[in-house]
Amino acid sequence: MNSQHQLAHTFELIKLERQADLEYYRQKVLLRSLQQRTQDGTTWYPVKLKRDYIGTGERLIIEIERTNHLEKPHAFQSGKSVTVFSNAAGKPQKENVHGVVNYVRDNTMVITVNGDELPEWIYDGMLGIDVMFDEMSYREMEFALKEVMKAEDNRVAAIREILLGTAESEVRRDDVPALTFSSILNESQQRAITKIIETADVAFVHGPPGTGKTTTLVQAIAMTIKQEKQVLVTAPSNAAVDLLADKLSEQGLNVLRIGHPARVTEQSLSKTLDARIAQHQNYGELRELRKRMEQVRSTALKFKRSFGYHEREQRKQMLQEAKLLKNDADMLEFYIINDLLQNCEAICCTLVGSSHPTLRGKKFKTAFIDEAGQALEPASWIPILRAERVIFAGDHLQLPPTIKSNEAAKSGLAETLFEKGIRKHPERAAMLQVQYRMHEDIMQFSSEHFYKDELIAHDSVKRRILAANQVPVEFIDTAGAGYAEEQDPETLSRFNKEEADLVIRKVEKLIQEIGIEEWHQQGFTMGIITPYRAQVDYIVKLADASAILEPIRSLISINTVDAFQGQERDVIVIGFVRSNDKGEVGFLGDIRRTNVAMTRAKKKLIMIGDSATLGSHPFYLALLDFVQAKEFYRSVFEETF
Ligand SMILES: Nc1ncnc2c1ncn2[C@@H]1O[C@H](COP(=O)(O)OP(=O)(O)OP(=O)(O)O)[C@@H](O)[C@H]1O
Repeated sequence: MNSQHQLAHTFELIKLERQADLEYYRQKVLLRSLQQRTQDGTTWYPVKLKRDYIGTGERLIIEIERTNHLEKPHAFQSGKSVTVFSNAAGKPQKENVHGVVNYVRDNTMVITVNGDELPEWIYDGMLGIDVMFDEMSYREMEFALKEVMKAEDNRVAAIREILLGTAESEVRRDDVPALTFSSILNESQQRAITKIIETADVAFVHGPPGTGKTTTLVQAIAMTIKQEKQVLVTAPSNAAVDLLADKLSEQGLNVLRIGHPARVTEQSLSKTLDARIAQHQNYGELRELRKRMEQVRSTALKFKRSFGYHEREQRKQMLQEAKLLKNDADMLEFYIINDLLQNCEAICCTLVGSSHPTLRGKKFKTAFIDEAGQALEPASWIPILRAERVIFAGDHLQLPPTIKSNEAAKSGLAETLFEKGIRKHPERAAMLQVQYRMHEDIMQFSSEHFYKDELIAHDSVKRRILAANQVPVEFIDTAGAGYAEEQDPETLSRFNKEEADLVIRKVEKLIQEIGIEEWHQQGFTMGIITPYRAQVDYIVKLADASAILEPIRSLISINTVDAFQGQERDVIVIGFVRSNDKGEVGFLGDIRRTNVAMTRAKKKLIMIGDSATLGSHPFYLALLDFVQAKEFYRSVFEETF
């Protein structure tokens, strides 16, 4: 398939994904009655308006309160798009107020409203709030794909042909200066930066777990800014963008965070466009203009119910004056934004955020895409449209992007542009090799299986163990013990009660071996990871009921692997759950998830599973061979509690 066919195919897949996402939304929200939605937590009803005020960047904020104190979980969280409606009789639906959730605490929700006016009905009560479908991301992704397809004789077309077509990557730019590196960078990190600086079009930084991908990227961005003055820095999630924005600021760089203030962390808020406008030297003037405009307009609106000729004329004039004042304010704001855009060094936003109207027409020499192994291809094209060169960083051997449509995932949407590019141009990729997290025995299997055995454990971690009486890796085999997986009939999620019991007993034993005092003092952290939601819930119940775990319960997190991506713990315990006589491993077959789970551990990794079931899959068979060869293997019958 040539590049055009591939893009047309991807276009169809993203349409499928949008449909699946919308269908999910329809089932969960649109097709349900108000009562059902309230029960399910996709609607808060009834709510009342507590107050409305102007927040950061002159945005209108409303604070609402839920009046029936439901303690059930709900779908509202910071960053979600929502709509406020009135259920009062005769209220036209079209007038709903849209906004984005800033935060939710107990029964209170704070929302930044789109637009600068509230309708009168909002003060009349009978209000409710619905979660909304995120149409904007799909629109931007589809738009970007079309632009990439249309591109001819320009940088976008060149990059398209390199990433999807048959074009070669130009090896080296001719204007590269001699590089001097920060002394903290190791050799493979320096090689990656050299590749980034040298490339004329694309480069890939492959960062396996704990290898300092962020550290490397931040240095590379700082060095690129020295040459190019300004760069675009993106990632698929707000959390990843905030992390990078913070690290770049720590390097003393002038960072501008483009994004809805409701969606960025408290720490990044001061770098947002809204906040930076408020810090600008001309902001006082802008504020004054807006205040006057507001005064004139609200006086004009007071005439609303008078119908005399004079009042009508006066009102018209005042509204005209308000309009002129608004024009002045908009012009001044435009000037301030341009000033900020021109003078900052790193513009940081999500992939979809790089389509923000303030960046319209703006071009960059280089765009960086971090966490590119989790970025949907159509979203990755959005920042590429603005750049001459693109640098991807990520690890395609950890978690892939989340996709709702199975069909789209299977037909290719699960493959990222990063993965496609790195396969086509391995010579443009640099893998970071030294990891600063895991004991070498914890690292070894992952390294052999996923990273061509090229990972090296840094001296500071390679022999680090929890305590003298502890080995770094254990595999406890439950085969033959009669454990059986079960399935929740409603959610279809799986669980295995006997295995959950064993996980808790093993954890209790470990804590007793170390000693609770010692554990506390060292503040050892632990993660219990299991692939199924139902098993997570069951283990949480057992852990909460354990008297032994009680004093250090706050140091133990229990969750599915997705919640641990990018994180690390001193101890990781994995319960594989699957135990059946058909040898079915289900979605444990996505071995990248297991790679992520295993590589979160710093000093100790305990795996618990049924070799009779797991062994039917080649990856787990290799894992069993490995633990046996290294004498990390033990049958559950040998365990004493
Ligand atoms: N050259 C280096 N020398 C010493 N320590 C380093 C070096 N590079 C990175 N580190 C350390 O390794 C740890 C991981 O670094 P960083 O957060 O940059 O990794 P990462 O690859 O982004 O992590 P992740 O696994 O979450 O992708 C940090 O504690 C960092 O200080």
